[in-house]
Amino acid sequence: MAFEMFTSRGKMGLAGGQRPSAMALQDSSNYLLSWVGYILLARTLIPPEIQWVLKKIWALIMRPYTCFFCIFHVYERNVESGRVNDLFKLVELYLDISGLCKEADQVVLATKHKKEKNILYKLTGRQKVEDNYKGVKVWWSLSKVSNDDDSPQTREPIGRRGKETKEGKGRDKAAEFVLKMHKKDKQFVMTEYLDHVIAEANEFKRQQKELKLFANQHTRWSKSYTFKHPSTFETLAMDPELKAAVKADLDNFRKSEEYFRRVGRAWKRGYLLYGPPGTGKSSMIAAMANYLKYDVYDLELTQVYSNDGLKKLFRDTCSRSIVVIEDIDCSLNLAGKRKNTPPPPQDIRELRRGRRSLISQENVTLSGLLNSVDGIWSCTTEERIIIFTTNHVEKLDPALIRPGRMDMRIHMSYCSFHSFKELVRSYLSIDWHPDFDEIRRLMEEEHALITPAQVTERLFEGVHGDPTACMRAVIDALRGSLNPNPNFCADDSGN
Ligand SMILES: Nc1ncnc2c1ncn2[C@@H]1O[C@H](COP(=O)(O)OP(=O)(O)OP(=O)(O)O)[C@@H](O)[C@H]1O
Ligand SMILES: [Mg+2]
Repeated sequence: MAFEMFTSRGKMGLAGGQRPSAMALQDSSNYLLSWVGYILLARTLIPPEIQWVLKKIWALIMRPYTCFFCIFHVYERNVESGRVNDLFKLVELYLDISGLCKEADQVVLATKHKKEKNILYKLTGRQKVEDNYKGVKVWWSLSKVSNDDDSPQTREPIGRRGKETKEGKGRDKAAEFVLKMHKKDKQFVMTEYLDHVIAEANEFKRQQKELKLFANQHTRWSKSYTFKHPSTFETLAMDPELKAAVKADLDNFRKSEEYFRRVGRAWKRGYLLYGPPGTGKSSMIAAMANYLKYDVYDLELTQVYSNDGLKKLFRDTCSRSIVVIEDIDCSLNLAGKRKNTPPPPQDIRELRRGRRSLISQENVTLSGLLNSVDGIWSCTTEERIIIFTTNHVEKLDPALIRPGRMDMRIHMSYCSFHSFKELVRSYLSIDWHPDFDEIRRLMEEEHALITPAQVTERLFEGVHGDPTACMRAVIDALRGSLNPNPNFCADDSGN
């Protein structure tokens, strides 16, 4: 359901004014109304041909004033195909998010759709808004294009006649944004300003996007689930330099469409996350998805029974997505054979029915996986990230993780004292505790090991309780890791 409203500062001033000033306003509004009446009367009485001539004369009179300016028209619909012009929508969004519409002092049309979080403020035809980018001034206004003659002179402001109700529908004629600038700024507007408008609007759209999570059932992606993992780079405790490097790499990747095209590479990037259990590999994937606003495809390789099936799954992913294969060492026999081969019951039934069966083909092999990741089939989707995770990087075939396939290898490791302090700050909201010295000594001098998951588990118990008890629990775990007891397992994340 969409709703809309008109705001008018003039009207609000009238309602709230004291009696004498209300009288004065009454007089001026009467004066205004009579002028509106004259104009309406003239429009009905004067034949359209004469109106057209008068408009031309007016344009001629104004010409000396307009020759210093340049005007661009951004049509709502593509002139040839009649399709909605994306640029029009982006400009509409930009004028809202940049706050220009809200600053306008007269009438602003505001709409909100069910799926949108915020109210969208739009221009109506009665006003012009000024934007200033890098010291260059431009002016935006909205007009509608006459059906008979779409020359700029015959455009009329939206709202003078037709209703301005639901988006687009209330407009009896196609609309256009008119962008006015000084002639000297034309090049700047074409090369920089419009790029800025598009980038700002696209970035806003990206931030608003609701992420989706897909999982595969054999060779099909399930229906999507809303992906609302709270992990972000801010909540992730890790070496600050590594974190900054990963973020910079992601930023670079996102902005490098042109670069990938120029050097002739598919626009994709591979990350290998490795390290002991509970060091934040899955949390890092969620943080990446939240940062880039990419959908996540969680690919369970043990569910796929052929290289063709794998290829299909890769083909069926969308652009701007992350394909994740967790615990890659457990999913594939790196000699080229799968570890678990029992086919699903429906595949056996298919075989019995004599149809082309999945198990009649070869199983997923290392080369099949490599082909799907970066063979020619991998180019069916653009702007894609592939992430492998493993606890045992040493077990992986070098071909799988060679540069170009896995472009960045990220070692998620045990908690450093720095990461520990970050976790304490975020869980307990404290920056210091008397037990910090002992914890630092154990970590840095004794080389005691603890995973971030083990730390967070202990801190979580103390969120509403005693921080000292949490610190003691962490110290116990650290001392435990130094324990020569052969049954002790430092990798036990406890999650
Ligand atoms: N670096 C970290 N920063 C913040 N929290 C972390 C970090 N690592 C782990 N955690 C916490 O521990 C929990 C488990 O971590 P996660 O699942 O990301 O580990 P993992 O490395 O993927 O483990 P596994 O190898 O077992 O899959 C997370 O939900 C999070 O609360
Ligand atoms: Mg994990």
